[in-house]
Amino acid sequence: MAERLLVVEGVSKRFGGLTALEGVSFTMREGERLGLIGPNGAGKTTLFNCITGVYRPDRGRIVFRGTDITGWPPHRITRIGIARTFQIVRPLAKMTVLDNVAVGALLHTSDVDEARRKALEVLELVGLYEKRHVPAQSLTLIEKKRLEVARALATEPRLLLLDEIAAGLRPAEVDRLLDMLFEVNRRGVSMIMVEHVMRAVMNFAERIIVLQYGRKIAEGKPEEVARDPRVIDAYLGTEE
Ligand SMILES: Nc1ncnc2c1ncn2[C@@H]1O[C@H](COP(=O)(O)OP(=O)(O)OP(=O)(O)O)[C@@H](O)[C@H]1O
Repeated sequence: MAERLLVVEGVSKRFGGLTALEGVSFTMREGERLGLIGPNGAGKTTLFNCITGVYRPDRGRIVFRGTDITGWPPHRITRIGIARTFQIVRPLAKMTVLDNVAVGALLHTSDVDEARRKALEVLELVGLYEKRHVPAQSLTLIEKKRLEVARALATEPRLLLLDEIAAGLRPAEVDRLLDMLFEVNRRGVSMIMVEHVMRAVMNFAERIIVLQYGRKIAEGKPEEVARDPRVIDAYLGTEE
């Protein structure tokens, strides 16, 4: 059996009287592409924030490659191999594309030239090598999304969390972005994709987890989840 990359066990998180996550459990194997979906407010971002150390779960455990990382601070979690992209892309606007990525690579080295070399490798992989010398603010939206992935990859993650990476892109752009992500995955990076663009997550993920009101209501292959009555109800029963 493939090694377990991530184990999320009974994770709960409350904000005052609001239960954002309630006993969420799932496991992920090394190399897997997992989708995380659910209506607005279902708890997807909160789960990402628990995994990346932004929030400490009130209950439950998060184990990454055999190490219990529950409650670790974000920088330590990045260092052990978990990176994320953000829904709102906010590169350092005036800095070049190359230096935006090199900042991430400085996690593992204090040598700026080495960080730049690593950044160039990553830029090649995400298809932004030609743009390496332009300021980040001059990139188009899809290029900024590629940059966001590059910045995360520069920290050399084993697990990459993608937060609504397809939002705002045209269908053809989504396809190109997915091609790039498949290539990153082939090179050994596992991924969890939080996504409202169903076509993207259904095409990308091997397995999908569905949250509603902080609870896991379904889990399975994309085609199974898509015809699950609980999932259909969850989406029809909420105003999007
Ligand atoms: N820092 C916070 N303080 C108070 N409530 C919060 C906080 N973060 C999230 N919540 C609440 O927790 C619930 C889950 O929110 P979360 O952002 O995780 O959902 P989501 O599934 O990511 O939604 P969306 O698809 O709209 O991004 C929501 O009701 C939200 O208002």
